[in-house]
Amino acid sequence: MSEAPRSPLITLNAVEGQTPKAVAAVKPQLQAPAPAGPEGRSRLPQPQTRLPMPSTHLPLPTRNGASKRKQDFTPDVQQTVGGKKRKADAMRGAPPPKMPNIVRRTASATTRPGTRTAATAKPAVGRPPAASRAGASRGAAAAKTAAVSKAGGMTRSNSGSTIPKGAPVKKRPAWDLKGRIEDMEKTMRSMQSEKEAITQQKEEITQHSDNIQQDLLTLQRENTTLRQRVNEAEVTLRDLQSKNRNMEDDLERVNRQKKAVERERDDLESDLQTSRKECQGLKGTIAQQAAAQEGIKAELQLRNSQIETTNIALQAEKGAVASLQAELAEARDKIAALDRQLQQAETDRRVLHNTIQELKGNIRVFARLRPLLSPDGNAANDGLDDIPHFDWHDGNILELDRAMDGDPNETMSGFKRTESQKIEFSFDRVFAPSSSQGEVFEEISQLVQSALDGYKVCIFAYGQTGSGKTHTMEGNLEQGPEQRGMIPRAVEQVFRTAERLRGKGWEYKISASFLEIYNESLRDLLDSKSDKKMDIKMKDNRGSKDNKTNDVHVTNQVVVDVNSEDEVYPLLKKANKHRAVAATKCNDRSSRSHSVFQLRIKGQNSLTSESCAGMLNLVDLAGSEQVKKSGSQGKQLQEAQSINKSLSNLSLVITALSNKVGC
Ligand SMILES: Nc1ncnc2c1ncn2[C@@H]1O[C@H](COP(=O)(O)OP(=O)(O)OP(=O)(O)O)[C@@H](O)[C@H]1O
Repeated sequence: MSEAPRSPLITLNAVEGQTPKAVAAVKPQLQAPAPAGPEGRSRLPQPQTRLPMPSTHLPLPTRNGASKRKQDFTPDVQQTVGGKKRKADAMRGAPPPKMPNIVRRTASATTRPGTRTAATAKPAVGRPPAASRAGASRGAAAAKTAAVSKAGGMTRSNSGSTIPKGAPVKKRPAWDLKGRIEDMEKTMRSMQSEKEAITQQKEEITQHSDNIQQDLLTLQRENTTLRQRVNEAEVTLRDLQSKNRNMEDDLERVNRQKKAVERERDDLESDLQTSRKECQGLKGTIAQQAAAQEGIKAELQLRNSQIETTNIALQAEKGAVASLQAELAEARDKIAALDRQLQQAETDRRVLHNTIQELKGNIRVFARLRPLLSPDGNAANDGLDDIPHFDWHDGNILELDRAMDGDPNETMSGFKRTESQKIEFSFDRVFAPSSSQGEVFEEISQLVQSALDGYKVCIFAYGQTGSGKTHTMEGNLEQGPEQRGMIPRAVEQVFRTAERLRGKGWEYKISASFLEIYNESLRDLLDSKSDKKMDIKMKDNRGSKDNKTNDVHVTNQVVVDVNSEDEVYPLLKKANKHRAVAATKCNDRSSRSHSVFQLRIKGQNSLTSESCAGMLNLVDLAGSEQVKKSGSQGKQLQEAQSINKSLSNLSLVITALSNKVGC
């Protein structure tokens, strides 16, 4: 608790410590005759029944306030007790001022040690205490007594006689008994009168004591009232303190807000500075833009004039465009009619093409002569077509001369020698040793087209070992595009033709497979790791809308959908790799096995609602040989027997097909 609440407490203590005797101590001050005012009234404070009460509207309890209140009281105390000098004395705990004997004695007996002078003098503020009021007459009596004692001017001698003060003391001689008796009688009378005065004073004091008792009761009641007020004041003080704390909290919060606002203000000022700089930059930019705008305006006017000129020309062009659009619509109608004619022509072409192929023969045999090879295995460049005992002419006639070595009765073909030295063979086409892969494929390509038209086409390469079957079917991709064989060229043609026919409404789905037949057992060249058993079976296509004929079907065969020729080449490489691995295990196996590359081609025409399902088989047969001549034995004999058996059956099938048996 700060010093603030002391002020009312000091006032209370002053009242509490003010005993009747203490109150009496101020009485002589009150006894002084008050000078009459202008109106003739006494200046003395009028007696009041109530002591000064602390106002409930106290000033804020500050240290200064408490000090001020103390100062307010103190001068009065000093004035009351005995002047300015007494103020210092009272503060130092100096004894009270001299008063008439009776009064001083009473005050010293009743004032407690340490009781503050200011406290005892407090009631002098504003108005005299009740005790002072009540005892005014009594104080006068006490003063009167003292006055009597002084006024008498009598000094008691050691002998007990009373002699006038200041008078020369005349000692009576011992023998003057009468004089001494007279002195003693005078003394007796004086003492009697003094006794009466004392008795009277005692009565007055008794009366004064009663009055003081009453004043004390009054003061106690007032004290109780004051206590209540003090309590109320304390409650008020606590409320005020609480409010003060709240206000301090509010003040602190406001200060924080103020700091935040100041920071924000600083930020804003910083932003403002930045904005000003940007503004300066923008002003410069605007000035440049304005200059540029003027240039643009001038250019815009120029352009507008050009646009007007262009608009005029455009109107003229629009007229021309309208007539052109009419012509275009007419041309489109013509194109649509031509497209319809083209579609019909395509349909007719397919029919005619395949009619031609049938007329050419469903089974055609071409002969290709392999050039003589140099010792390093490459074809001899010089005299490419100069092969002894062979002759060819008219594009389809092949003549064999008699054998130079061996049985004179047997020709190179194994037939018995006739009278003539030459034997003629007729083929659908004979390719000279100098014929390129492209020339051979040119003949083949017509059959590839038939596969796209929905026919089943099968191209075999047949011949003895080393005659050039694999060279013809696969070629050598590493030696350049010219050396590509029938398989890559056929693949290329299939996809290019399919792409070309897309414009005529045809959509093709093409899939590829590659298998090998060795010793009459099947092996998938696209899945060499598979151990699944592969069998050749007939597939019943009676329920198919595209292909009503039965197909040869190989079980567990990998069939890969291909959308371009680039997707086919990796399959060919994969198959070659698998064949090469097998060749290391089985000596020169490639020439002892048949390989079958198959393309399944399904077409659908959304414009004509036509559909087709063709197939292109490109077969590289195993090399044929005469077992009797080659002298094969053991495994090679078994391989040769299997090859010859399959080739024999193949010849039976081809013969049957050529005779249209079962077709
Ligand atoms: N028309 C040709 N022009 C140049 N070289 C050829 C021609 N035909 C074949 N050859 C070469 O002859 C060799 C044998 O050809 P190829 O391997 O194709 O015979 P093959 O009939 O497949 O033999 P096999 O039956 O043993 O498989 C190869 O080196 C090949 O390059």
